[in-house]
Amino acid sequence: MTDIQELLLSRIRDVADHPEPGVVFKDITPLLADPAAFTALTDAFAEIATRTGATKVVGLEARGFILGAPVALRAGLGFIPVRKAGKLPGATLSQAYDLEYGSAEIEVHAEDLAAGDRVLIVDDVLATGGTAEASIQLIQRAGARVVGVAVLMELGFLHGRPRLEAALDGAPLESLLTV
Ligand SMILES: O=P(O)(O)OC[C@H]1O[C@H](OP(=O)(O)OP(=O)(O)O)[C@H](O)[C@@H]1O
Ligand SMILES: Nc1ncnc2[nH]cnc12
Repeated sequence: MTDIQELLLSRIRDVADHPEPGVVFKDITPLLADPAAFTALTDAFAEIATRTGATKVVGLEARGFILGAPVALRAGLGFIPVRKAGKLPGATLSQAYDLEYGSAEIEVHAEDLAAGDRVLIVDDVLATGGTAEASIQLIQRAGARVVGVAVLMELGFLHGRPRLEAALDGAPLESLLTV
């Protein structure tokens, strides 16, 4: 494990039985409170944005907003929010999905993405992959291309990576940490 991976891992707190029994919740608030760790994470994601030739960064509500916005600025790119249903005021595209604990629906402003856009999706945790898969579908339906998915932590035992393989169509899934 690299020094940066050790730093990031040390700032993620396991919370048993949240938000429901049996789930070990990966809490990133200690990482957000540590500027050295937050900067290291932002730099690592920004390098992925540059390497994949991304033209836009999409962040997934809510933790993907916190992580994705500084990545977009660091990489010199625009930031596009994918929000939970009912929050965006303009014309939207919607996608329903299941995640590790429950189900939800996400939306993007249709006008925010277009053919020719190369999107890096940023989020904190890849668990079952339901959220990431729905966001890939949403971005593709908006006419844009997903050039990568970047997550802080992948929960390997929930098999999100194989689930995303078809939707990614060769684009990389970059996880900084795998448990
Ligand atoms: O791979 P999956 O099983 O889909 O789970 C991963 C998603 O779950 C969490 O978001 P959540 O919907 O809890 O939203 P939040 O960031 O608003 O807490 C996390 O931030 C990912 O977006
Ligand atoms: N175990 C977990 N911890 C944090 N976020 C999650 N999203 C889905 N599963 C999660």
